Amino acid sequence: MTSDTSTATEASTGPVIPAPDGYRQVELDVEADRDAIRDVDEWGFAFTTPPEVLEQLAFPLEAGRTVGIRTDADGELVAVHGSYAFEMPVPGGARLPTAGLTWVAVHPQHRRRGLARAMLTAHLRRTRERGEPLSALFAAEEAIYGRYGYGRAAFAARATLPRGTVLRDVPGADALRVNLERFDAERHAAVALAVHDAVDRPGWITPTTDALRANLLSDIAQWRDGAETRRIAVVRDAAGSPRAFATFARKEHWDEVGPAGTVRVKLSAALDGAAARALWGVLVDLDLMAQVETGMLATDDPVLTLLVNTRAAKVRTADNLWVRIVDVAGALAGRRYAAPLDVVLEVRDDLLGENAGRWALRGGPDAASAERTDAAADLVLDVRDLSAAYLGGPTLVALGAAGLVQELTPGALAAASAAFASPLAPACNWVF
Ligand SMILES: CC(=O)SCCNC(=O)CCNC(=O)[C@H](O)C(C)(C)COP(=O)(O)OP(=O)(O)OC[C@H]1O[C@@H](n2cnc3c(N)ncnc32)[C@H](O)[C@@H]1OP(=O)(O)O
Repeated sequence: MTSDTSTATEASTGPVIPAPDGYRQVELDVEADRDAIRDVDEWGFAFTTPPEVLEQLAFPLEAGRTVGIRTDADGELVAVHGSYAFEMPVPGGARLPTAGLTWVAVHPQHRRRGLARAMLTAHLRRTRERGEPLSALFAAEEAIYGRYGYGRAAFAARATLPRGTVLRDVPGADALRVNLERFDAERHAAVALAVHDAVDRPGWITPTTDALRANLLSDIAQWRDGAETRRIAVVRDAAGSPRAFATFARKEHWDEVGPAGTVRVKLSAALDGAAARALWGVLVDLDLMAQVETGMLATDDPVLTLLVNTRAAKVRTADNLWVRIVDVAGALAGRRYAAPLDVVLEVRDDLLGENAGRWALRGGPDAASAERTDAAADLVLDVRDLSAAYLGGPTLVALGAAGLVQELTPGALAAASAAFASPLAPACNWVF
């Protein structure tokens, strides 16, 4: 079957990577193959982008990090994936090179023939060869990525805050100024992204490229769903330094008894509790609005902690970042540990054999090392579960209680679990 737009031209160059019989996997040319890549993406995700919307979007996939699968028969592109070159904050504050897996799509005509598996195998291999110890993604469906060693490493909350939601007082909040302005990328993008980037939280990826930044802050008229144009609230201290922001749009609505609008927050970040209190205090008190949809928040975001009445806030949680340790030694030595740690992990990894086997992990708050060892294992686990625990979200004790970590040395599980903990819950508040 040929896709609607007949984009079967073979622009891509690059090496051939293993693929199932009848197909070949190749590096794509993000310029010449662009229309074909978009076409497969639209087939995979069941949407059509009108040309006038397309004009407003930057193409974010990166040269040298975009791969697809073509049929041998006619060279039609039928599967794609990309990988963003991110730096992901990990416990202890370092930022480690992380391949952000994205745009994974297989044309429905070619699904369930192993194309995604071929692409994931290539992606993990190429990530390792580039020296990136981690990969991360947002999963379209949760059942897809565990088989490739990705673990559910973070959860995020979304809340619907009724108008007038009462937040606890925070010293210093009243002294901060909150400006409400029309969002203007020229004026506000740098401010917003500087605040976003200054947040110190595991998993808190900030978009690296101009294209990703532009798309994240874009305000596409056709996607507003009846809401106003984008606004921004910026919280500044007495010296004028930005401490928090939220991009948002109000959607007016009147029910039979009066105003019932909704404030939709798209992206927000705050550098301290006073700034968060000042920001959300304004957002929950906008005239004619009945509620605020918060967008994605870390599960321990200050606004949730400041709620006097959590029941009224209708908090929902869902999986957030999925993380895959691609290089056990690099990833484990690259983060810090909340408590002294000296443990031998036996790791199972079917896709990246270099990770499999026993690793002596020693570390603490200031240093860490991970080296191969012949010593007996204290804990046995799959790379998927080590990856789930990596950012300090799901605990090793919880994974052990579920039967996913085997404890061979009594006490080792609790000790490792305490050391892997993060003071702040991991989260990323935008989808890539
Ligand atoms: C990071 C991101 O980009 S998330 C976006 C993922 N993309 C989408 O959801 C778009 C729509 N879906 C698709 O394009 C495809 O169905 C994909 C990419 C999810 C899977 O592609 P396929 O080529 O069909 O997968 P493939 O044949 O390699 O299957 C690999 C395994 O995953 C399983 N699998 C594939 N898709 C799913 C799914 N949606 N739910 C559960 N299991 C799945 C297969 O059953 C198979 O299992 P097995 O290894 O036990 O045999």
